[in-house]
Amino acid sequence: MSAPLLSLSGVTRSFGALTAVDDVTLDVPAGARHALIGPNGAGKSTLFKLVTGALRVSAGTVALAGDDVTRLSEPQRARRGISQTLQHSSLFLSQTVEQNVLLAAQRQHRSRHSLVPRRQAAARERTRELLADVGLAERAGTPVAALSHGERRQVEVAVALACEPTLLLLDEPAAGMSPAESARLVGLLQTLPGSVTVVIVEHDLDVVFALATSVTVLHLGRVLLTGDPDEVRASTAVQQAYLGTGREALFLDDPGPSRTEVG
Ligand SMILES: Nc1ncnc2c1ncn2[C@@H]1O[C@H](COP(=O)(O)OP(=O)(O)OP(=O)(O)O)[C@@H](O)[C@H]1O
Repeated sequence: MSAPLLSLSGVTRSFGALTAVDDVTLDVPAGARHALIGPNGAGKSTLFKLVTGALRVSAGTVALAGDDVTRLSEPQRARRGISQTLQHSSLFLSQTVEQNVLLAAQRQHRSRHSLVPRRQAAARERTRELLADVGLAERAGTPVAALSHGERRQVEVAVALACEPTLLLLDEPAAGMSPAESARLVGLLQTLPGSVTVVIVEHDLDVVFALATSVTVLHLGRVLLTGDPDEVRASTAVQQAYLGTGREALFLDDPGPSRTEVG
């Protein structure tokens, strides 16, 4: 079997006396749609930052496509193919949708080649493709400030994809979205090419179970369970971790005959 695209081994991060991420070992195969879930404070965002390089590990290793990237900075990891959308928007509000995506596409082309007109044309063409892919071709000339919340998240996905990632990390992409916007986002993420491996942190478990091919549940910084969505939904341990969070009901629904009891 080929090496996993993302491989975490014993990854740990402490803040003073608090161990926010505790000895996490996890392999994400190339092409997976992998979700990281867990109650508030479980360590999901911290783990995300340890993957992107925004935070340094206290212990353990992070490998991308078999290469140890633990000591690399966030920009160095980005150049290796890690791209992310953030919990809080990083878009330029006064710029149009097209300008935001074009900037990222130009950066991508500039990193490999000088900005000759041919390369600029390629960046524009890529921008057009991306806007069509995320369903925003009609909104290209609209300032981001005039978009709905859901549309802004679509732009963020386009910006992240403009970096031609091998690993796309989505931090709560459905946060603040209406059910219709979430459904549209799921549809968009389902159409991403298999060459992009996706890791998503998301509280909306409907989105998670619609999208994910595998799920890791974090609880108190540790991996409670990694499995396919049915295993996770059926796990008593996961149900207990979510008790009192208001989200238990999602685990109590009967997902169907393939349900297996674990945990
Ligand atoms: N920079 C920091 N300094 C100190 N403690 C931190 C820091 N960042 C996170 N923590 C703590 O680490 C723990 C895990 O936080 P984290 O944000 O990773 O959880 P989470 O699962 O993403 O939660 P949420 O779902 O609420 O976003 C929490 O107890 C949090 O208070």
